[in-house]
Amino acid sequence: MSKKPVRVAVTGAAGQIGYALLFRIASGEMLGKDQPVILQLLEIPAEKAQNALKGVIMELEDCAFPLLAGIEAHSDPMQAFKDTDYALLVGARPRGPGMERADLLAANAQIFTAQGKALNAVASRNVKVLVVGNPANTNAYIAMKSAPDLPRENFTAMLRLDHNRAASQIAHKLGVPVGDIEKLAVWGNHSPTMYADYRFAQVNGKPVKDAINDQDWNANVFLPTVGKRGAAIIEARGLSSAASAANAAIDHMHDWALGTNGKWVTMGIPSNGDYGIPKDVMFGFPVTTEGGKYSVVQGLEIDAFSQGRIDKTLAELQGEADAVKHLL
Ligand SMILES: NC(=O)c1ccc[n+]([C@@H]2O[C@H](COP(=O)([O-])OP(=O)(O)OC[C@H]3O[C@@H](n4cnc5c(N)ncnc54)[C@H](O)[C@@H]3O)[C@@H](O)[C@H]2O)c1
Ligand SMILES: O=C(O)C[C@H](O)C(=O)O
Repeated sequence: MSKKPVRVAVTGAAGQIGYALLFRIASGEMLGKDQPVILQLLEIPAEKAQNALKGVIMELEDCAFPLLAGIEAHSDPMQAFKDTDYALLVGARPRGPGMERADLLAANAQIFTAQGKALNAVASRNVKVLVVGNPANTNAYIAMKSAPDLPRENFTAMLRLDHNRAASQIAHKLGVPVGDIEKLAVWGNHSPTMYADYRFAQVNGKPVKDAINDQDWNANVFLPTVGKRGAAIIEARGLSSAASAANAAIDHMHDWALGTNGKWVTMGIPSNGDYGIPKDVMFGFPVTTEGGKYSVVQGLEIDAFSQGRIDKTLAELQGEADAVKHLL
């Protein structure tokens, strides 16, 4: 018997990430090739955005995806999030050249108070929320704090793009396929302070650290390359990453919903106090997932270099949380 459709809300649906994301959700790449979906798409009420959304919907229809059980277009989050099982909060202003993601806080924060409240009021009580819109960790924190009736662990931020970028850089350095890299972690904020950590990583069962054996490359090439990759893409494209961001969102939701089989992935999640990160800070942690739940990988040793990096990214997140205190 075929499965009951699940409801997937996507905000910013007519934007560039939306365009790279929706077709893959509708084809089953996110929730499985046997899982029908109803798309609940949200855009701002402006005529131009709503017209663009109509065009995207026409294209979705023209793909004749067998798993696409319905499409709705909305301009009000209270309708877009009604009974939704999954919510991908993408809609927000992207940064341009010369900006940091934190510069978007003032422009984007209020979107996430309003959307957190709407999720709180009308979404499924089991909704899984992924915040992509930048600054992603703090926006996810705002949405979580604005939704006191939903479990806090249902709110997550996207660090998966950083995780995938780090894996790719290591694979390149070692001249191996990226799929051979395992047990990578990215700690902290989706910003240049993030700490991509390959101390525990393995390549075909052997330690990556030994294979690279170059702390200078780690500190002066790898970490800046991964941390500033978003800016490098903006510089090259004139626009921020879209297809790779959509891909990371698919990976994040896929793994959260369907499990990682013991594989480590990175998710931005509200801290439970693990590794000394204060409760509720929306922090990138290495996790495994099973049965729709994630668990932080425990017992990793944090050396002095790593502690310094973790402290720095934590301080940045605490500063961002301070800057939005008045909204919560
Ligand atoms: N976390 C990550 O790894 C990551 C990666 C890439 C991009 N991003 C961020 O994702 C966001 C979207 O990027 P994009 O390139 O798709 O931008 P875009 O400008 O192409 O699209 C954003 C869309 O969101 C819509 N929108 C704005 N406010 C909205 C609201 N309140 N409700 C619903 N829709 C709304 C806009 O009308 C627009 O169509 C940006 O903030 C960007 O910085 C995050
Ligand atoms: O860098 C940006 O502003 C977009 C996104 O967060 C990215 O990392 O590519």
